Amino acid sequence: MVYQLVFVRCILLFEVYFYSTFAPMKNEVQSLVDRGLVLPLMEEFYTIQGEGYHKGTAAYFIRVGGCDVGCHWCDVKESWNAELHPPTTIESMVQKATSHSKTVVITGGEPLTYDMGPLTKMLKDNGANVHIETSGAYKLTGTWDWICLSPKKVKLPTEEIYEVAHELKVIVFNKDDFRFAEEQAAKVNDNCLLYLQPEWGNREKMSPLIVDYVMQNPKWKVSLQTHKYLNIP
Ligand SMILES: C[S@@+](CC[C@H](N)C(=O)[O-])C[C@H]1O[C@@H](n2cnc3c(N)ncnc32)[C@H](O)[C@@H]1O
Ligand SMILES: Nc1nc2[nH]cc(C(=O)O)c2c(=O)[nH]1
Ligand code: SF4
Ligand SMILES: [Mg+2]
Repeated sequence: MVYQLVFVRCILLFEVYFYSTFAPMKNEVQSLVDRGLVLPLMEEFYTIQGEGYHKGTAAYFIRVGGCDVGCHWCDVKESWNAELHPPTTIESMVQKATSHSKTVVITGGEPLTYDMGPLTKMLKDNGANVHIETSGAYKLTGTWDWICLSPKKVKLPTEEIYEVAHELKVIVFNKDDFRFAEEQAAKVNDNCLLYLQPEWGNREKMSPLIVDYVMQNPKWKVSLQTHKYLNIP
């Protein structure tokens, strides 16, 4: 009984020590994340943009961790849990990105989980052209030279992003995605380019249907994940 009481007391003392030491630090980091000054960084790499209108262009990618949209075929599920990715200052991202490339692509995860204002401002102040890959599921923040909107049925884009998207890139996993693509195309602005991209795991089945669809409906173009064919990130 006495041992049990001593044990419980030790645990309580440890908890008090732990939370008084580390909780304020966690709150401080969280406050920087909330302000978009620090972001969970999954990876950053210099590569060739593989998809959409800018495919073939050298670009520096910043992949921010954290996404709760939940696409069952997502090709980067390791990005979903933000807590697995180190909180990183935007200064260090900008410094590396702009030392590699004039074109910087912010992707994720879902970048619009966070306030993209400070990161995009700093990138642009340092001369970069700044692109985003987004589902559009959250409020559009940041200043963008190129917005690639890739809407998802499970969490639709906010109304505001359809007005400003430069390209609409719909992933085709099954036949219903052609219907979804037309529904989304009816919502974007007149200058927005329209792309159909086969879901990677189902590409052998869906690519011939996409080819037929684009020939029948030439306002659409085909987008392939060309980086996967080139074996580059
Ligand atoms: C991984 S997402 C990250 C950015 C954002 N969350 C989004 O979905 O747009 C980057 C791009 O890859 C596409 N994508 C993800 N998984 C895919 C897959 N299995 N096949 C084809 N495209 C995929 C997304 O639709 C998006 O255009
Ligand atoms: N090379 C390359 N191009 C891409 N375009 C969009 C990507 C993404 O994951 O957002 C991506 C990517 O992961 N790699
Ligand atoms: S929104 Fe993007 S990152 Fe999130 S699950 Fe879907 S494809 Fe993956
Ligand atoms: Mg990718």
